Amino acid sequence: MPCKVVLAAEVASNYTSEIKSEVSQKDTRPKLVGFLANDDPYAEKYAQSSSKHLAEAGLDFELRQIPREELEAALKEANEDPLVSGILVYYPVYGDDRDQKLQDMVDPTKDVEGLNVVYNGKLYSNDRYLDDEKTRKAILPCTPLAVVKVLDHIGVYDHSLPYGDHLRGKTIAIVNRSEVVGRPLAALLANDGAKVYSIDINDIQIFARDAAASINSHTTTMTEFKPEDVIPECDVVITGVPAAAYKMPTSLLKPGVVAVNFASVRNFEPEVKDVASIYVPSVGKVTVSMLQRNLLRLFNYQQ
Ligand SMILES: NC(=O)C1=CN([C@@H]2O[C@H](COP(=O)(O)OP(=O)(O)OC[C@H]3O[C@@H](n4cnc5c(N)ncnc54)[C@H](O)[C@@H]3O)[C@@H](O)[C@H]2O)C=CC1
Ligand SMILES: Nc1nc(=O)c2c([nH]1)NC[C@@H]1CN(c3ccc(C(=O)N[C@@H](CCC(=O)O)C(=O)O)cc3)C=[N+]21
Repeated sequence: MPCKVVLAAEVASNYTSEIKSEVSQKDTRPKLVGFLANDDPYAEKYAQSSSKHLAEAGLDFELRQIPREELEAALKEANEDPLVSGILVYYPVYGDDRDQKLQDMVDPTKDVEGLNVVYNGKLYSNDRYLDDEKTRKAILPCTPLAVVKVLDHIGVYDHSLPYGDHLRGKTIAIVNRSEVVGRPLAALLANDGAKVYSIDINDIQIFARDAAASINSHTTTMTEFKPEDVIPECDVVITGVPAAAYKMPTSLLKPGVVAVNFASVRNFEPEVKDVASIYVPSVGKVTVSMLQRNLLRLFNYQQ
């Protein structure tokens, strides 16, 4: 069976007109401020891509490039500025637990990436709403959400199964466990019923819903597995390793696998197309769509 290459633009186009028409009905333009305090060229690319696509949708975007030592003060100011509807900090800034502190400094009402403790806590405990009446949805981080939308678009989610169980029976590997992408993504997919192997440079953990437990969210288990033990059984393999030298060995992949890469570099070898049924080489454009949706959602909550 030939491999189908699915481009992020195709998935993103599902959201473009919906976003544009919603924006066109607003009296004021929602404004996103992005804080770039690292020298990651890919973060800059993201900033440029966001700027272009937000403008096209009628949304305002301002990039503030500052030294990281000034970030805390700058975030306080933006939190209090009524003209700022949404705030985004490009990560990694320090690349250690100081980044978590920065995530929590963004006011939840302006946190377009849903990385502060309020939304993060809801994500991990599978609590999808902000209020008991379930009128306001919690904000999910843009890239994990983009990967979910990509998987849904290509048919990995089985909507004939009950809500919250759409990934039942699926085994998924995620090679990346960062706090902004890999770990929240593992939790989201496990909360939808998948068995997730969360692979990072140090170890492999299993994220899965525990059928016996009374809670409706997932549990996490440490293993001694190596990638070669688990990749061959995976229906979906998602990569996000920020190193050009890293390649997922094609020989480990199960024939017919769904391969999705969100890293700035290609983590799959070109031969992936000989084995995979579907290959998604990047998701960036869908991330930008989710950023726009989250900004609009926060703007609506603020009104
Ligand atoms: N397309 C998009 O929308 C987005 C893309 N990115 C890109 O994704 C990549 C990752 O970003 P972050 O998660 O923020 O980076 P990070 O540096 O915080 O995390 C990297 C992760 O990869 C793991 N890793 C590194 N080498 C590995 C190896 N040999 N085997 C297994 N795991 C390994 C690390 O343990 C860590 O969990 C970057 O290239 C970034 O630019 C990030 C966010 C959004
Ligand atoms: N807090 C935080 N959240 C992020 O989501 C985040 C981050 N920090 N740090 C940097 C990485 C990188 N990233 C990209 C997202 C989209 C494109 C993107 O739209 N790329 C397009 C266009 C590229 C182009 O045209 O040059 C594409 O892939 O086709 C790129 C890169 C998000 N990141």
